[in-house]
Amino acid sequence: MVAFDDTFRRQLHELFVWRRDVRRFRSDPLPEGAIDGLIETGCLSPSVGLSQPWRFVIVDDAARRRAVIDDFRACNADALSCYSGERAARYATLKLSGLEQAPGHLAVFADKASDVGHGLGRATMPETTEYSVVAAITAMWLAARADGIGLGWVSILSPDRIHAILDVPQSWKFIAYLCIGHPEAECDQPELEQAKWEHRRGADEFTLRR
Ligand SMILES: Cc1cc2c(cc1C)N(C[C@H](O)[C@H](O)[C@H](O)COP(=O)(O)O)c1[nH]c(=O)[nH]c(=O)c1N2
Repeated sequence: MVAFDDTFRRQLHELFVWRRDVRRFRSDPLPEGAIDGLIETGCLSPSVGLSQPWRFVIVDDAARRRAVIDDFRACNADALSCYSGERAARYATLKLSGLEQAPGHLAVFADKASDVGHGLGRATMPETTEYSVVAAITAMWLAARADGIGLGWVSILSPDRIHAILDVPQSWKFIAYLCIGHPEAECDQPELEQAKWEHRRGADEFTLRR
């Protein structure tokens, strides 16, 4: 039995506050085994029916990385064209990936065809497979920060293209592309808040009582 004391609880709260989506990375390499360690932590996460549907692809190949960066550029240009006026000008200033600088690239998929877990919990809500993978990514995001490592989630990508670039099984659904490295700076405020794109709202705005 492990007990957690007040000091740990305070530090855990600080971890939640100081976890950031990181897009600005130092160029120095990750410690040996850092990504494997994060994956092992992710595998401790809850999953529907204990199905562990997460699938990870560590992307080291330079040509594949370049293809992902090209896809990001194309998708980001398309995204920019959906805005106009002042909002477009602001979007154009945002840094929305650290793909070029991050020493670690990790793609994450959900295996929709796996029968691990024997379908428990998925009959009426098949999307719980994807939810389970997101739960793992959240744990990895926090674990990375605790290790002094930054993690940035990139979704400005086309899933079909990522599938082709990484040559993964058809049943794997693309969930996230993660940039991993040492952050240039630490901050307790989201970068989108610093850039005045959006601000974090309090829990009372999202809570109903019935
Ligand atoms: C599903 C999903 C997808 C994305 C993100 C997050 C999540 C959960 N975020 C990060 C997002 O912008 C960030 O979490 C919020 O701005 C809040 O900042 P902190 O994570 O608290 O630093 C993100 N950030 C970014 O720069 N490019 C991106 O493509 C994405 N995509």
